[in-house]
Amino acid sequence: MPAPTEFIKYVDAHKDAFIARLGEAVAIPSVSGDPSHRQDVINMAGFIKRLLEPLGVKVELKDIGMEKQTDGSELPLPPVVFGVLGDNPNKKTILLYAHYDVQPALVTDGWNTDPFTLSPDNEGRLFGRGSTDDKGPLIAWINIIEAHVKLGLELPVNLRFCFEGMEESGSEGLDDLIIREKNGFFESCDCVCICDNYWMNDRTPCLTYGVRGMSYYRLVVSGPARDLHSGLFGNTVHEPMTDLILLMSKLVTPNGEILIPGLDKLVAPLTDTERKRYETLDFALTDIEDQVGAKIVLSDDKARVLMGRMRNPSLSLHGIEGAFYGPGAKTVIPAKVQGKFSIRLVPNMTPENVDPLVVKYLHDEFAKLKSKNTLKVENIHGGKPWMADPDHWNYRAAIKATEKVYKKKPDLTREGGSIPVTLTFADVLGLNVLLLPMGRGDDGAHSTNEKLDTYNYIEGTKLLGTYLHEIAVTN
Ligand SMILES: C[C@H](N)C(=O)N[C@@H](Cc1c[nH]cn1)C(=O)O
Ligand SMILES: [Zn+2]
Ligand SMILES: [Zn+2]
Repeated sequence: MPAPTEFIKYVDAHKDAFIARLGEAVAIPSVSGDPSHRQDVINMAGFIKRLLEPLGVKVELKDIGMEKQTDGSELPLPPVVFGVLGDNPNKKTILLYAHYDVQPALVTDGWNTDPFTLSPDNEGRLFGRGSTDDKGPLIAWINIIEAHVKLGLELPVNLRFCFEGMEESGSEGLDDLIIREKNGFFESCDCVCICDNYWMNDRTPCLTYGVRGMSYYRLVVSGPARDLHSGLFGNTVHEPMTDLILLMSKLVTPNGEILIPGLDKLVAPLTDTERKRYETLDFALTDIEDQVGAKIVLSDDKARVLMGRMRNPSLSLHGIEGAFYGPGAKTVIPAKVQGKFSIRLVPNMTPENVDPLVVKYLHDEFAKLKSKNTLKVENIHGGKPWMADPDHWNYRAAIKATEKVYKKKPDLTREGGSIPVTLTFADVLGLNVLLLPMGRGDDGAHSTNEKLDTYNYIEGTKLLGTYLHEIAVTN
């Protein structure tokens, strides 16, 4: 069943209003990883509720408890927005997931515009934190409902919305809620659609049937009771930063090879058929170069590069808390430093089988330093990898919708990023999960100058709406 022409026309006619609505969403700095923005994250949930209720969606803000901070204090977790639209037993029920929190962003990181003011340029790019990850897609679902309500068009499916506010910080509290509501809110759901990842390039739409998991670590080295003067105490005491830098340098080579023994043995073996799949995807090394803005790809072998993103683990060093990083030349020996790194997990890795290997390796390496400082290794948050069977009516409907809107067959991809809840939806609810992305590979999610192209926002809105119509008639 094609999406009614009136719907497509409505989306085109309301482009400016839809952009303005995305602008209102971007203006709420809902940074889940920054305690000082927690109220903004909570306000974002209220904003969504106020948009959904006038459209006839029954909304409940589900309290999921408190988050413990490193200093022992507690912060309220942002509520999960549950929404119900339609209860017709003759229609399929589609569960739509998106997240309303965003990564941190400061102008001083290198943004050309204020990250929390949606700023269009003359090429139709909409710059702003969360524009592509994941406020654009979330607002698109609301635009779709609005179009149907205003046009008096009946939706061909029942909908359940599950919008969370902690995805960028490990989705704390969400798994427990899903387990509790398995036979309640989620009972009638037939499949899941998540719009929270990206095409591989700027040309070819894709459907995604896998995400990597993640284990995020904090490596704490401490020694002196306070910060020290390097002139007085350099070459006199064991320096935490020196120990930490050495340990962090032992995790991964500049070629991306992970140095922790045993991790490679956990990775599911590669078959010839699988390797061939990477060779046929519409992807060129220049796509990566364009996305990162430099010619720094690890290999000339296209399949090797794609597998590095989609089916092999990666280890990235993110930062050092407690280190001197400001302008000037402060001659300090920091007393306590925390190195942050994460490992993207692939089948058959899990935080449970990876953690002991990481912890043992780091303690063994630390022992070799014969330092009198102390080391603590902590897993801050984690999630398992996930893969779905794309031979399912959920994917067939999305393929048909993509061909109708973009006049192109979508690529079938695996996502390098992580969306922890995918596996929970699949395992706990026993549902097929589809990732149907809106944005492009060069959107700069998590980066400075994150953007969503107006074209992707508008055509993506048509795609998601068309998918709802196709799914109603696809077996
Ligand atoms: C792919 C998704 N849009 C995303 O960005 N996920 C994050 C999830 C995360 C986990 N810890 C911190 N963030 C990601 O892949 O980094
Ligand atoms: Zn996201
Ligand atoms: Zn993200």
